[in-house]
Amino acid sequence: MIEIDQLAKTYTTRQHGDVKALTGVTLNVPDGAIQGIVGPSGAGKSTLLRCLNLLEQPTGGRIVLNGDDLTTLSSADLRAARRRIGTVFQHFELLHSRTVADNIGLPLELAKASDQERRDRIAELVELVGLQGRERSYPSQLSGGQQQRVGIARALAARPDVLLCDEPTSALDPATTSQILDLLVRVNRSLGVTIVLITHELAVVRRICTHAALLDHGRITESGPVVDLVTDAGSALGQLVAPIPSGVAGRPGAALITALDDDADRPWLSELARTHDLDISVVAGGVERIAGRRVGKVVLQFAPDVDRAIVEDYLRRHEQVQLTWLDRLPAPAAPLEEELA
Ligand SMILES: Nc1ncnc2c1ncn2[C@@H]1O[C@H](COP(=O)(O)OP(=O)(O)OP(=O)(O)O)[C@@H](O)[C@H]1O
Repeated sequence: MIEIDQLAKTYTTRQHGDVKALTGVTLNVPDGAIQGIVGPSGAGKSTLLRCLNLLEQPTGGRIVLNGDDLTTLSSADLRAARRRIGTVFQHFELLHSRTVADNIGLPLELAKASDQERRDRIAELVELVGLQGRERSYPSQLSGGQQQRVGIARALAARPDVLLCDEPTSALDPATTSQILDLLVRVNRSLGVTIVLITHELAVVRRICTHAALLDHGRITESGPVVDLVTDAGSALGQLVAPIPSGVAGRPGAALITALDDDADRPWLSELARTHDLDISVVAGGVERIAGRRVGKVVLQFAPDVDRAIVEDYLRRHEQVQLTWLDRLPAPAAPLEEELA
C-alpha cells in the first residue's frame, strides 16, 4: 500500500518566486492496484511522480510505502528505497550506446548483482516483455513499442514493489499502445506489482486502471475505484472516463442506469417496460469493458410524469443496477473535460 499524505511541493524560482506545484495531495493506492492519475496540464502530475520516485524532495507531507516513510530516509536508505520503485518514461530514456540486454541489466549492475544473477534476470525479463532474439540489438534498431518494452523490463529488473509510469504510451501509435497496455496488465497480474500511471489519455484509464484520481491545481479533487466512479452519475471524474451523452442532464424524466457484469446483459429494461406498461425510449448507451468488468450505461427517457417509485422499486431488486434521475444532476464542468479530451 502506498499512502500519500498531504504531500506538498513548492519550487522556489528566481523569475516567479514560489510556485506551489502540489498543495496537499492525499491518496491511498492499494496493493495490486493500477492507479491512474489524470489532470489538466500544469496540475502537478510530473511533480507528483518525481516526488514518488524520490527524484524530487517534497516540501511537506509523507509518502509511506509498505509502512516505511520515504520522506525521512537517510541517503543510504534512500538508495535502497529507490530500488523498490521502478519508473517507465514517456520517451523511454534508454542508453543508446548499450544493447537491449545491457539496458535491462543496468539497475542490477548499479545494485552490484553477480554476473550470473544479472544474466538470469535479463533472460527472464526479455521473455516477459516478448523481446527474445533482440537482446543484442541497440535502441536505434528498435521500434518505439519495442523500446518501451525495454524500458518496462529495465524498470522491473530490481524486482520493485511499485512501477511508476509517466505517460507510457503517449509517444506510441494506437496499435502499439494497446500492446503496451496489455503488457502492463500482465506485469500487474503476474508479478503483483502495483502500478501508478500518469496519463492525460482517458481511454488508458478506461482500459486498464482499477483506480483513478483527478489531480487539479496541486491537489486530488476526486479518487476511487474506476467502476464506482463511472457508475456514479455525480462523479466528475467518472463522467470524464465514461461520459453521459451531453444534453440529457436537466431533462425531466431522463435517467441514467448503470449495470455491472451479468446485470449488464439481463433484459431488465424490456421486463420493466412490459410489467409496468411504461413508455421508455433509449437515448444512448451500451456495454463497455472498464477496469476489467462489464459496465452497461444507458440513458433512458421516461414520461416526465412517470411514477418514479415504480421504476426505483423494480430496479432495487437488481443488486448491480443503479439508477440516477438526471434532472437533478448538475452538468459536468466543461473546461476540464475539454482540456483532458
Ligand atoms: N523545476 C521546476 N521549477 C519551477 N516550477 C516548476 C518546476 N517543475 C514544474 N513546475 C511548475 O509546477 C506546476 C506543476 O507542473 P507539472 O509539470 O508537475 O504539471 P503537469 O501536470 O505534469 O503538467 P503537464 O501535463 O503539462 O506535463 C506548474 O506550474 C509548473 O510550471
